Amino acid sequence: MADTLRIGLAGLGTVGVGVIRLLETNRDLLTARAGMQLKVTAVSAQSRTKDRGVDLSPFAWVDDPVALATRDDVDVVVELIGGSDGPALELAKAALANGKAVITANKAMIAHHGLSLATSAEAQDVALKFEAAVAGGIPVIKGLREGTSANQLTSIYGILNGTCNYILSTMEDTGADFADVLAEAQDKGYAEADPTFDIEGVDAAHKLAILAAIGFGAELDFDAVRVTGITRVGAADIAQADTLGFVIRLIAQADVEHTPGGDRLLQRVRPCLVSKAHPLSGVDGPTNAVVAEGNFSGRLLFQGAGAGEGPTASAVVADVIDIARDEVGAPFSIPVANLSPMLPAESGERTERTYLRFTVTDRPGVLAEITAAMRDAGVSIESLIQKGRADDGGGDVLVAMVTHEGPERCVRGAIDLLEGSDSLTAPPLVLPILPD
Ligand SMILES: NC(=O)C1=CN([C@@H]2O[C@H](COP(=O)(O)OP(=O)(O)OC[C@H]3O[C@@H](n4cnc5c(N)ncnc54)[C@H](O)[C@@H]3O)[C@@H](O)[C@H]2O)C=CC1
Ligand SMILES: N[C@@H](CC=O)C(=O)O
Ligand code: NA
Repeated sequence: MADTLRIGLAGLGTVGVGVIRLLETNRDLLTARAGMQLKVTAVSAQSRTKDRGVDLSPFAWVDDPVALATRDDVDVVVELIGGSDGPALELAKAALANGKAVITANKAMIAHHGLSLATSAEAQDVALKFEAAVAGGIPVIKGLREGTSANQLTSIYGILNGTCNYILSTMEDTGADFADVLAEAQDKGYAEADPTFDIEGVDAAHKLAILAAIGFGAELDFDAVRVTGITRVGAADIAQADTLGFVIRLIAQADVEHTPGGDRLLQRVRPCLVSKAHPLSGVDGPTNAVVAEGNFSGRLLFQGAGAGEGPTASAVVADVIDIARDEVGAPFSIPVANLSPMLPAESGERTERTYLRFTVTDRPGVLAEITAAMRDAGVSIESLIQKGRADDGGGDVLVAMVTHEGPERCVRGAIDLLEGSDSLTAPPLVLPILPD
């Protein structure tokens, strides 16, 4: 057996630099645990001269990251560039085709191309590992692949985007503006290169699709994830939710419906009201948390840092150790050929409680119009708050309500009935309430 595992590292940003620091800081314990030295031999990034606070002189520099795939001094390629396509994908494909193991933190690439990359890895009998791609430092992929492998999972849900969680919980704690808190999250290295992926829920959707494939043995289907981001959640909603005993969190949820026509997969990402009594309500800052419900294990909660240099590097290097130990395994837990194709599930008949916020013109009859739409659509109102003038002083008022549990299609029906009403000065905000 070789005494060194040689790493070609592509991308020297937040995560890449974290990997170099971790390999240096924990060198002796890593050698003991991996059974060999873990050594970066070659690196690639956009700027060769940028000061990153780490010494790059021991490593060969490669301008084109794809060249790492064919170097004789590289056994494992670690891809930390990002982006679903482009150089990251080219590198991963070329490395697998050359029989080199690939480790990546790139959920966008895995969500879009995970099945074809895994097929190639399986054909070459090399590892494709992506623990850092989902929930950063939390070993949730390992947890689902190995820890819950004896169970039929009934549901997987949780908080999968550190940037959104940082924004929502900081707005809640400090009353700060959305844009200011997003800028802080970017400064701290949590956000994606394009932060709209975070705040529009796309990043959480990438991660959910990966977890659903592993947890349910389903063919990965990112396009079927229904996604709503957090950009329409305002300070007033956070305050209303607080008054009602809730916090607001971006929740990613997946489950499988067993129907006579075959299994169907429901995957969605939505801001939800979470009761202050629910374990996910206390998940603050860039922390992520994933709940998996197994038919024998019961409810499992995985929680920890979902983004940032150290935690993400920790997951990347754990994958490197697995490869050094020759723990290859199928990337999605079972071979790609055995994953089940599942059609997307419909949700209209599913029941939930819902928070609705209307921004309306301050004039008589408006409340009656809204409650009539609720009645006509069969939605039962549990509580209703009308709160003074809107923050912008524009003469609008906010009407917030919580419904009793009822079919989702009824709430959608009520919103449809109000479509085009000149009493509403903005589209209503509809947030489900996460069951306890
Ligand atoms: N930052 C975080 O907390 C987390 C990031 N990730 C994922 O890790 C990956 C890397 O993220 P970050 O380190 O935050 O990104 P970053 O933007 O800080 O770093 C990206 C690196 O890739 C390099 N790069 C870009 N284009 C290149 C090209 N054509 N050739 C060579 N190098 C190129 C850049 O020069 C930079 O060094 C992404 O896939 C991201 O989604 C995953 C979990 C957490
Ligand atoms: N942008 C992501 C980084 C980790 O995946 C996040 O905010 O969670
Ligand atoms: Na992880």
